[in-house]
Amino acid sequence: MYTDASEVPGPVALRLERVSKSYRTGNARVPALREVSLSVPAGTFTAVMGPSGSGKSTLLQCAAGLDTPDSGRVLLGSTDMSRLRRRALPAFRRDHVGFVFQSYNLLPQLSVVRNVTLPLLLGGRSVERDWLKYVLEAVGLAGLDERKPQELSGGQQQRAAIARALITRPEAVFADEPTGALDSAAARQVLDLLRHTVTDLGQTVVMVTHDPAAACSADNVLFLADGQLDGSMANASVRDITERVAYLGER
Ligand SMILES: Nc1ncnc2c1ncn2[C@@H]1O[C@H](COP(=O)(O)OP(=O)(O)OP(=O)(O)O)[C@@H](O)[C@H]1O
Repeated sequence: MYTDASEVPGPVALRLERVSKSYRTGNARVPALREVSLSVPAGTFTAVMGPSGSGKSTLLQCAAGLDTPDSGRVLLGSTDMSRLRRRALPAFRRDHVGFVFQSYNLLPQLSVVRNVTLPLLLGGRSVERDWLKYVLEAVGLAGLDERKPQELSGGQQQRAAIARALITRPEAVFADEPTGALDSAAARQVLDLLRHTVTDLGQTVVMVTHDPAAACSADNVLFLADGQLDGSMANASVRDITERVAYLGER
């Protein structure tokens, strides 16, 4: 794991610098992230693991600009998102960030192709036909593009959501438990697809998961415990990850 961007050999896609975030519940503040610093090299696949409540989703939301840290900086490519005005953030996110949710979040009234191209439409950008065709083929949905989401399996819906995340050629794709609602065969297809976007398209992917079998598709696994980073593993096996997760926060 790189905590300092100067250690990363190539371009850096994402940088968090001493990011802290807490939530107010009643009169108390619950710390969710505590001074987290990390750098994600461009064109790599990173998994984030940790016990329930360790801050994984908060980390992903802050990294993707869906939430704002209390302190610290988040840089996506060369843009310091913490310096963007609140009103500029949604447009920046739409054009530069891909997000994949556990529950797909496709619009039921729109066909696959309209769901996939929606971020371009909303951004006033034209659809590059060749790129759209390539993306739909890459996710295995060629020929199904006029179907509505409810006419697809869960795995197909998630692959449509991944196509939607890729269509803008974002700086990074963030995925929060993307295989959490899928059976193991569909989950494997989604993980292979994410791997393919990294290896063959040079995409940067950051994925939160509870599942060591999913995490081992990643190049690097980051471990969170109690809102802080607690080490990482590169090219780890399912067994290595499972053992590490069992002892999280105990070192
Ligand atoms: N909207 C919120 N209001 C209050 N507390 C919150 C809120 N969101 C998260 N928290 C708290 O912040 C901490 C981190 O939560 P977060 O959802 O990031 O953890 P997580 O590792 O993703 O958990 P899980 O694996 O269960 O999804 C937890 O203590 C959680 O209860």
